[in-house]
Amino acid sequence: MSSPHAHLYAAAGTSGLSGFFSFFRYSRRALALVWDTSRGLTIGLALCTLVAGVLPAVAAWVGKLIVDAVVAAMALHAEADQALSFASTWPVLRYVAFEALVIALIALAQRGLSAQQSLLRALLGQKVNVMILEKAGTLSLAQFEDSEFYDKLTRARREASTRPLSLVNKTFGLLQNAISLASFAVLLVQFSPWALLILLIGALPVFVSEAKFSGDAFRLFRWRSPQTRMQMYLETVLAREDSIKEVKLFGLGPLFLQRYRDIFDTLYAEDRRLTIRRDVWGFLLGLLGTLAFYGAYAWVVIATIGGRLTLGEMTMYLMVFKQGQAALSASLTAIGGMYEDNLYLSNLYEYLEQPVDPSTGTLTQGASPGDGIRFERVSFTYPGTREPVLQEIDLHLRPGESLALVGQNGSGKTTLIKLLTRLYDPSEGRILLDGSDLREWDDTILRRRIGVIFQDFERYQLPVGENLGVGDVDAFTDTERWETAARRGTADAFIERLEHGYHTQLGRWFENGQELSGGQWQKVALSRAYMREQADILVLDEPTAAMDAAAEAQVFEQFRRHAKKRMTILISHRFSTVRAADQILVIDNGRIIERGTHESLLTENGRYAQLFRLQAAGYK
Ligand SMILES: Nc1ncnc2c1ncn2[C@@H]1O[C@H](COP(=O)(O)OP(=O)(O)OP(=O)(O)O)[C@@H](O)[C@H]1O
Repeated sequence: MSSPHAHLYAAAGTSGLSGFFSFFRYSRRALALVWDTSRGLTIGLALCTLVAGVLPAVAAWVGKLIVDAVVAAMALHAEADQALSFASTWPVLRYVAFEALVIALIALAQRGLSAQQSLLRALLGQKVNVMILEKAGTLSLAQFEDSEFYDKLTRARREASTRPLSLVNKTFGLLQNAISLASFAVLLVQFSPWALLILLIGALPVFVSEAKFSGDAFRLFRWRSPQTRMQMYLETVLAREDSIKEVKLFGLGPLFLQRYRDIFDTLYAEDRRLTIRRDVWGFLLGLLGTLAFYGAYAWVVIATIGGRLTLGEMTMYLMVFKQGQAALSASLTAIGGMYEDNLYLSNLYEYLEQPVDPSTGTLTQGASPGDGIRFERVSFTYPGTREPVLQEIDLHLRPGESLALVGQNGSGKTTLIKLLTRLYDPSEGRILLDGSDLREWDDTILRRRIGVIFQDFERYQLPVGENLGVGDVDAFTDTERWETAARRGTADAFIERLEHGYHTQLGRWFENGQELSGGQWQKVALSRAYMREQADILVLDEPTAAMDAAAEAQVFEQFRRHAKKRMTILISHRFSTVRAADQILVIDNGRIIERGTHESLLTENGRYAQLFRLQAAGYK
C-alpha cells in the first residue's frame, strides 16, 4: 500500500477473517469493566435481555393459536348456527388476552433494558474517564510531549468512554437476538430445516459487508486523528478568552476559520465516500435477504394451499420467518458493530497499557545527608531529537548556597531544572542529591524537597487561596499557610485588597472570576513555591520577569531571608538579581562556559562581564 498511513492499516490488523475475529479480544474486558461498574445493573440487563429474547417467539406461537382457534370457532359457529356467546368466544379470546400480556411484558423488558443502559452509560463513562485521567497522572512529561502518544490520549478520551457500554449493549442485544432466533428455530424447523438455511444464507452477505466497512471506518478515524486534533485546537484558539485578544487584534478569525473548514471538507469527503459505499452495498446485499424471504413466503403459501399447513401455522411461520430474519440481520449487524467497538477499545487499552516509567526509587534519605546537589558530567538530549541540549554539566551546590544560571534564550537553563526535578532523566552522567542518584530517590520524597516556579507556571481557574494551596497538597485548603506563603511571595498585599480576599475566584471560566495582571500572577506562582515549607531546594525560573522594579526588590529581599540553610537556584536575565548569588554559571549552547561569583566573573572579563556591561549600558 502506498499510503503514508500504511502502518496504521497494518496495525488495525484486518487482513482476512482471522484479523476480524482477533479483534473480539476486548469484549471480555469490556464485560468485566461493566460488571465492575455495577453488578446490579449488569444482572438486570441480562434478565431483561433474556425476557425480551424469548417472548417474541411466544407471541408468534400464541398468534398461531389465535388464528387456528378462530378458524375452528368459525367452523363450529357455522355448523351450530347459534348466536355468539361468551362460552363460544372465550377459547379464542383467552389467547388474545394472553398475547396482550406477552406484548406488555416485552414492552416492560425493553423499557427495563433502555433504563438500565442509560444508567450504566453514565456510570461507565465516568469510570472510563477516571481511568484515563488516573493513567495520565502516571505518565512522564516526555510521553505527553510525544505527538503520537498524545493522539492516543485524544482518541481514547474522545470515543472510548462510550464504547465499552456500546459493546456490552451489543453483546446483550446479540444474546437477545440469539435467544429469539433459537426459539424461532424451534418453531421453524418443524416446517423444514431448509427454511432455516435459507434464513441464514439470506443474511450472510450483509454481514460480511458490514464487517468490512466497520474496519474502514475505524481506520479512517485513526489516521485522521492529527487533523481532528488540529480542528479541536483551532476551536480552542477561536473561542477561548486567553487567545481571543490576539485573534481579534491580528484578525486571525477568518484565516483560522478557513483552515477549520478546509479540514472539515477533507474529512467530510472521506466520510461521504465511505457512507455511500457502505449503504449502497448494504442495500444491494440486503436485497438477497428480501429475495430469500419472499421465496420462503411463496413456499409456505403453497404448502398451506396444498393443505399441509393450517392457516394459523402459515401466519406463524411467516411471522417467525420475518422476525427471524430481522433478528438474524440485527445479530449480524451487532457483530459488525462489536467489531467496530472492539477496534475503538483497542485504542483505549493501548493507551491504558502504555508502559509507565518504573524508575522511581525508594530512598527517603541520601547516602551522605547535607552534601547537597551534584551534577556529574550530565548531558541531555530531548526524546525524539538529536541535538544535545545540555553537555557535560558539572556543578555542586551545598545547603545554604545560592546558584544563579545565566545564558541566552534556549541555552538550556530551564532544561537543567527539569532534570533536577526529575521531569526527565539525564541521557548521560548523573545527578546526586545528598550523595544518592536522583533515580534512587522516592519521587514523592524528592519532589517534596523542591519548591519550584517555572516560567510557564499554571494559572488555575480556582480561588486565589487554592492557587497557592496547589503548592502543597497537604495544605491545599489551609488558610494560615496560604497567608504565610503569600507574605513570602509578596502577594499578600494585593490579595487582601481583592473582593473576597483569599477566596476570590481567579480566571474567567467561572462566575465572578477575577483576572490578575501578569505581575500579580507571578507573585501568586512565587508564593506557591513558598507553600512547600519542607522544601530545602528552592528553584525560581524567571520569577520576576513581569514585576515592576520595586516589587522585584521586595521579592529578592524575602528570597534572601528565606534562603538561609536552603539551596536556591535562580534563573534570570536581569543581572541585578543574579549578582548576589554565591555561584554564577554562564551557560552557552548547553555548556557551562564560565563560573564564579559576580566579582570574579567581572575580573575574568569574559561573556558574563560583556553581558553585564551591555545591560548596565542600557540603564544609563
Ligand atoms: N520539550 C522539549 N522538547 C524538545 N526540545 C526542547 C524542549 N524544551 C526545550 N527544548 C529545546 O531545548 C533548548 C533549551 O531550552 P530551555 O528551555 O532549557 O532554554 P532556556 O535556557 O531556559 O531558555 P530561555 O532563556 O528562553 O527560557 C532549546 O533549544 C529548546 O528548543
